[in-house]
Amino acid sequence: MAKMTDKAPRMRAAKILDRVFSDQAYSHLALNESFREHRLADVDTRFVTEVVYGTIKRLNTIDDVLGSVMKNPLRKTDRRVKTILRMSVYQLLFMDRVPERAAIHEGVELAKAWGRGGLKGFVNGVLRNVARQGLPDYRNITDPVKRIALSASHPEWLVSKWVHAYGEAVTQDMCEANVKRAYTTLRVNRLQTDRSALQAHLDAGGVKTTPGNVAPDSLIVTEGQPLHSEWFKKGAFSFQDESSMLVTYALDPQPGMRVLDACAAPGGKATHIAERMGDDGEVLANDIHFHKRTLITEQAERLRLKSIKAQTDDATELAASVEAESFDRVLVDAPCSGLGVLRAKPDIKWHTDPKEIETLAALQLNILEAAAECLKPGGFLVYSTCTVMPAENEDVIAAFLENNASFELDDTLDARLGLKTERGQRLILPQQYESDGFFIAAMKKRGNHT
Ligand SMILES: C[S@@+](CC[C@H](N)C(=O)[O-])C[C@H]1O[C@@H](n2cnc3c(N)ncnc32)[C@H](O)[C@@H]1O
Repeated sequence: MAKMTDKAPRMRAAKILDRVFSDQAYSHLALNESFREHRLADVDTRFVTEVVYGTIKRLNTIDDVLGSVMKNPLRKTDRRVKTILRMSVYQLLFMDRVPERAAIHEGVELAKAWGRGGLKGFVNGVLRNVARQGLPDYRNITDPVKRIALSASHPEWLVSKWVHAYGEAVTQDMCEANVKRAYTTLRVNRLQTDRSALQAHLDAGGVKTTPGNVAPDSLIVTEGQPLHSEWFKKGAFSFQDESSMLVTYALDPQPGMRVLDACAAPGGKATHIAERMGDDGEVLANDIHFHKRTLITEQAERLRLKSIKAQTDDATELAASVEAESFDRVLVDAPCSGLGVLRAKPDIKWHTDPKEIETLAALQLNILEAAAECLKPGGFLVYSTCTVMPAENEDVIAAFLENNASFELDDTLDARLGLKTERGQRLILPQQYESDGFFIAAMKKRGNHT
């Protein structure tokens, strides 16, 4: 058999995982970078993607299994060997299409090709033991936090917070949903086409889709890759998760309005807002990072939207650049811990420090208070995050309402979302519609629109 090269799919997966585990690289960025460097055949791209995401998603379970067959602790194992073992265990226990013999053999070959030939016997032995033992039955663990953390692979601190907030059954379902595959979802640009025309066009190019579960104008990709479609280049659709799309419906922008998007980059919601307004009015797309401004303007240009104006400012100090009470709608899609998007970005669950949540919550409240000043009386203020964490969601809204008597929760949100809400607030869990975990709150500023 030929020697494994640097470009071989398993070597690629190993190097990406090594960066994620040891340098805290983001998996989706490391994958994109690797594919940009050397393009792979579609089948190999799918394999590398599944091994990388799957190994990260199932890390707790994989490490537990390895711990049970190894004499020395996994943390003392050579860095490369540890990565090889983890990704091989993923293939052995979770990938039906990889035969047991292939997973073990390729793990050993990888050790030889990646400068760890001296440990090939060790790798072979550990993997054979894992294959013999199989996946443990975790159902007998009585502590629910430990049971969920091991069976559905999440850190204990996070499971513990979720069990406390939502109970055991909801947490179990949420963690199981988070280790499933994330589907790509498209948002139709209604200024250029409609959902059935886009679906037919993509279908003709071999990309299969089905209508989304909860957001109008959404399509879920079930087969193929629409990124290189001519219709994407000309702006007929964008990539966006369904939960994220719902935020614009909550905001309810109308043609001719002035809308402030306080934390706008890369522009997913700002462009949706402009589309819903028929590109008539003004969307001020603000973000703190100057380098992200081009992300917004590039999307606006691709979608042929003229009503979006990008601005760079710290949203906690908007009063310096924006006139008070001058916008009909204000959106705060706040920076957050991202714990609702673990299907697509699973490394977040291992890299998040629980202490960061408090810092984020303080920033979120500061941004919300400053952005609220820009809203006209009678206008809607929408706050959203892609996290499932009460401290960053319901608690921020409660603190805001306590300090700002001129705002009230908007209980007409149900009708705009087409979903049941808790008096103007809706938490979407990843197990409900196969979309991201998201929080959306809509508030109204008392007074009449002038
Ligand atoms: C959740 S993302 C926004 C996503 C965007 N709304 C979309 O739909 O594409 C949060 C954004 O907030 C920005 N941000 C963080 N701190 C900020 C601040 N103090 N002021 C303004 N923007 C901030 C980040 O750069 C990031 O782009």
